[in-house]
Amino acid sequence: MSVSSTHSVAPAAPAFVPAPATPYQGDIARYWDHEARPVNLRLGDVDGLYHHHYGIGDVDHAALGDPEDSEYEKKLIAELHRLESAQAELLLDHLGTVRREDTLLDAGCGRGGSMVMAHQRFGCHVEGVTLSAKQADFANRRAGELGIEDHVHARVRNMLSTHLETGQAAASWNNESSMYVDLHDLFAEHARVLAVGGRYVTITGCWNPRYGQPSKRISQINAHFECNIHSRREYLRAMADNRLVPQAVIDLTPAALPYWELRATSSLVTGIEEAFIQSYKDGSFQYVLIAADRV
Ligand SMILES: C[S@@+](CC[C@H](N)C(=O)[O-])C[C@H]1O[C@@H](n2cnc3c(N)ncnc32)[C@H](O)[C@@H]1O
Ligand SMILES: CC(C)=CCC/C(C)=C/COP(=O)(O)OP(=O)(O)O
Ligand SMILES: [Mg+2]
Repeated sequence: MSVSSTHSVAPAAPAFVPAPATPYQGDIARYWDHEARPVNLRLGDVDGLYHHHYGIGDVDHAALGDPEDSEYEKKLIAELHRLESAQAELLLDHLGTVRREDTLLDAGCGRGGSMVMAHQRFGCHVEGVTLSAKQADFANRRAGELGIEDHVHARVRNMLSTHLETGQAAASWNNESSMYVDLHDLFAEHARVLAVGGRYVTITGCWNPRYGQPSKRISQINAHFECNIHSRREYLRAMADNRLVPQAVIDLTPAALPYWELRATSSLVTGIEEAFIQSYKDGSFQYVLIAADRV
């Protein structure tokens, strides 16, 4: 499906755009305002859930069928999208009990795919923040098209200083968005907005302290996305300093590889595939889920 021309509702008013807190945040806002990679838009078009994160799980080769088949590329796109949605489902699995009346925070919400999934699963309110006005408009337009704009809303806000009231969120998350900020500042804000007993979840790529220091491929990924990948140790330390107590730490690296290996064979490659595949294989980079209790 396409979101461009089939609106059944009037487009939402453009989001209010506050000045970026730092020049770097201005760079990141511009980056995402201009992002339109087919690997993201064509996958999102499969069912209207637009993600900016990667996939987990085994490839369903039976569903893909014969690479010589004229429908193969379409099936490959659907399969990559299925794996990306499986990643978001796993994140939601770790949010704990969420009631319809609860409010959740998606910190760095992108085009809003995870927010829609959270609302569809729990019936709750979801507030998203992104630096990009284009992304916030996109997410709000999608929510309008789905008729869930009273429950799912994105704003142009800094995730280090959100509009949520202290203790307002029953749960909050970062889905591949924590590599753009200082982790102590980030977890201080999550600890502020989360109710005591609330749950925080992140899925992220991090460098592995067992490797020593960030590898060359991690530097490539940082340069590619203008981000700053943290170490696994930094995550755990910054959580401990901010009343976030890990309840689960899951190494998703083996589950992430099939997605990358399939993507590397597609026409939608962006050039970063080998850096992910090789750094996952050499042990310098890990894909992890961390779920923590706000105590
Ligand atoms: C890789 S995308 C992930 C999007 C989304 N979580 C998903 O899974 O589809 C990174 C997101 O982080 C957001 N971001 C980065 N730094 C931010 C900040 N300081 N405040 C708010 N959003 C931020 C970007 O605007 C972008 O939406
Ligand atoms: C795990 C790490 C280090 C993630 C960095 C953040 C990031 C850019 C995620 C994917 O976004 P995307 O879906 O827009 O990227 P792509 O175009 O490569 O699919
Ligand atoms: Mg993508």
